[in-house]
Amino acid sequence: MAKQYDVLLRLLLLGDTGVGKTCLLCRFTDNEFHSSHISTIGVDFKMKTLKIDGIKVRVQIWDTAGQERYQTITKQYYRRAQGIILVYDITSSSSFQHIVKWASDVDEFAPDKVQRILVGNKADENRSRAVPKEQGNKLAKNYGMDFFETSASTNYNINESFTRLIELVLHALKKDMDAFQGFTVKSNKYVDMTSPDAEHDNLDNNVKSQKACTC
Ligand SMILES: Nc1nc2c(ncn2[C@@H]2O[C@H](COP(=O)(O)OP(=O)(O)OP(=O)(O)O)[C@@H](O)[C@H]2O)c(=O)[nH]1
Repeated sequence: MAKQYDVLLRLLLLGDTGVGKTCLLCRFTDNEFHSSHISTIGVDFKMKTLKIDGIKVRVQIWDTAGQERYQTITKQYYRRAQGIILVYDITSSSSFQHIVKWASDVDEFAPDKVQRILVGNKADENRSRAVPKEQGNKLAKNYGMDFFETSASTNYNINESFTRLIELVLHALKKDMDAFQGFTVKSNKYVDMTSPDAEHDNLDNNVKSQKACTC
């Protein structure tokens, strides 16, 4: 059967509990938002297919639990990520301060070439803002990351941030493939380097969340 996409990518959402990772994912994949907070247990994932620069991209996005007690499980997922969204909540200074810790975990457990962006979520809560936008910008700049303030609630900058990360991953992938003899870019399309079962491998063995898009 013909493949339904040209390339399969894996992205990961990281950040403190309650910053809105699940809501960002639900908004991006299903255009849904729920106001309740049901903590993710371990990890969960959602898929979305989109077209970028004429390339049909299937993205597998892993949503991780922010709670400390799941860190052993969630760290196992860093290794296979090609793109990571580090999320803090603009109304929570501590979630912003902890980005340093999340970024250092990424350095330790994710592949060297992983692409990262920084997201300050809950931008709709400007009245309760604890982290000025400039601070987010500055931190992102220090890490060499792109920065977005988003709101899963109002759908602000959701497509923009996810799409930017996907573009960065595609760009890095293309660079790798161009540099690596034997893998050529045919007809201006990206060759899928993942196995046919890549969407499904590992899933059975992994702890999956009991939370189904009920942010
Ligand atoms: N005002 C506002 N609230 C949001 C936004 N995004 C998420 N929330 C709320 O924040 C709470 C936590 O959202 P979740 O998406 O469950 O947080 P999480 O980061 O996945 O949390 P863990 O699974 O525990 O790691 C929920 O009550 C959401 O409704 C947003 O953009 N604006």
